[in-house]
Amino acid sequence: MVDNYFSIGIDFGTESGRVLLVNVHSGSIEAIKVIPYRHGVIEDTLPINKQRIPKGSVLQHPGDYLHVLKEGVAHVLAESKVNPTHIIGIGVDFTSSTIVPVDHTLTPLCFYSNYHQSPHSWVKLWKHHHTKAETEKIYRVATQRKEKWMRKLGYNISEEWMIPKILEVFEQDREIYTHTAYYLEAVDWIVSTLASKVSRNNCSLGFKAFWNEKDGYPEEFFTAIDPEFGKTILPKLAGEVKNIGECAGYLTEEWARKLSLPVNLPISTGVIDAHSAVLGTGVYQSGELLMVMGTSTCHMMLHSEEKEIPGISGVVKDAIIPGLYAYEAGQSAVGDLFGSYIKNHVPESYKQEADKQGVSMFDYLEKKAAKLSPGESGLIALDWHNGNRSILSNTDLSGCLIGLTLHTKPEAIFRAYLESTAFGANMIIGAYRDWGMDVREVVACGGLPQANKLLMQLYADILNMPIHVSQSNYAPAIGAAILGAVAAGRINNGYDDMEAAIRYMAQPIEKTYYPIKKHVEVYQQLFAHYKELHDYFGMKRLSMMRNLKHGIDKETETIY
Ligand SMILES: Nc1ncnc2c1ncn2[C@@H]1O[C@H](COP(=O)(O)OP(=O)(O)O)[C@@H](O)[C@H]1O
Ligand SMILES: O=C(CO)[C@H](O)[C@H](O)COP(=O)(O)O
Repeated sequence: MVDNYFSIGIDFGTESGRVLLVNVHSGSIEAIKVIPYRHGVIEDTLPINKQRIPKGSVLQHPGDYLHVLKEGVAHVLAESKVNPTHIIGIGVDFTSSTIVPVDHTLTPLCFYSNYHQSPHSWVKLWKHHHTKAETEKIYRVATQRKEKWMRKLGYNISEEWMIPKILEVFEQDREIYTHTAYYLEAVDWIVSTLASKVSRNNCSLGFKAFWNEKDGYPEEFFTAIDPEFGKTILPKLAGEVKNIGECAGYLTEEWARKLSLPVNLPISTGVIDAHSAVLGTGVYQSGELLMVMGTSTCHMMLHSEEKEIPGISGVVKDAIIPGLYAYEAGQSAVGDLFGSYIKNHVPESYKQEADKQGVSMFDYLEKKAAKLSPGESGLIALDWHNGNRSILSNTDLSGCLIGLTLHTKPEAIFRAYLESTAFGANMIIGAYRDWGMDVREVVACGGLPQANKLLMQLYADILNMPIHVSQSNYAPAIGAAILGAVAAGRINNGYDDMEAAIRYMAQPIEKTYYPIKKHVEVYQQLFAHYKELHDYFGMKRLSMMRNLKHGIDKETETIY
């Protein structure tokens, strides 16, 4: 029977990995296993010897990913009792740019006792920010040389991307750099390991590694950065590049045994997590935008035309749906901003009351904030508590709250922060529209849309558009399972094209929030104020913001 075939989707997030077994005909999730990484996010000391790592370094243990693979697959097989021969493919998505330095056998350098004392032998997680100097150097040289590839990356270089992370190792630990045979996106490392051949995906390379289909890597630019870097980097970036939707390889005998899965099972090309969520929520047409809302928000957009929009994270052809351009923009603190407010600023009396009612502080504040009407508190905030990713692309910026009085209550501040992230999203959608892109539909997924109804109503009112919320919290893993079914192809009871796989397997819309007319009118006025503050602090008063964030240097600069 056609509905008795399954695909495995594996989503590697920031703190945990999720393995899903998905029915390829109905999209139903047969079994799920979420496994927190045993070593978590490493920010203080190395796991092997408690050696301190530099501030801003954010590392992970690659063994944790293998643990997710083995335990997760074993669990979903046992729970679902599915016959493994009815599993037709595997798909994998990952945070990005999360990079693994490996030797020629694809073994991470940190697995060797002669390398593991160096922080540079470990995985650098996407939010590793110890690359400021290298990023500035890359930006300076690239703008001086008017590098064409920058146009596709919003004229922007992020500390989170792959090349700044590799340059950091080149400049700070030449031994590790020299002994690294390949720098792989973590998703490519998993896929390459399972298939025992080096394979890379066009999505991560296009968005995070200065690569494009037409020109490949910018070899001359790498030499302009440093002649030795130019001479040595390309072999470390080698490997067959495959497009999203293609089969990257087949499960080796060794891994088939370890995972109790069939030998030669098709493995799809890897994909970035936010991009995979586009597939999992069923977004596949030009003009549709997906907000992946959690710790941060990624704003994914598909379009039939290529536009070089300044300040977004990038545009890459065929990086999600073949034939369409995939766009990404982002806000660095969304759930993180709400969480940090609750952690650091909510008074004890509120905590006691929430405990008494047996509700979380999020739910307690949401209920109180929902009783306020738009504009009532007189507050307005800038949502830059972790810098601004789009469209100002500036990590020196910090948050701002205006309109406080002696009577301001915590729920009013909470609501102002919720509103500020919706205003930030409106700036990004405005930038897409200014460049002639018709944003027709907005879909939301991730942990936040399910967790906070007020937030979603505010987005509908502030964007002045219906917001469709996806049913599942697991959109990236579903997207990965879709890719697994496409890698298998129809011949193996999967799909030959992405559109068909999405039609059968994507998660349905659970709920739509519609704009409330009288709220829209108030928020249009408040957004005009937000934009004024955005331009003032984000553009005119940059040196003041930098001073505030990094401390005032009395010798050279004053605030005013
Ligand atoms: N009810 C809520 N209202 C607002 N923010 C919330 C709520 N519940 C969780 N958060 C925030 O959402 C984030 C978690 O989102 P989630 O999508 O689950 O995680 P991730 O982005 O790591 O996948 C945290 O930063 C947390 O502070
Ligand atoms: O840069 C990104 C995608 O390009 C994401 O922000 C990164 O992968 C982490 O996402 P999450 O908020 O799910 O932890």
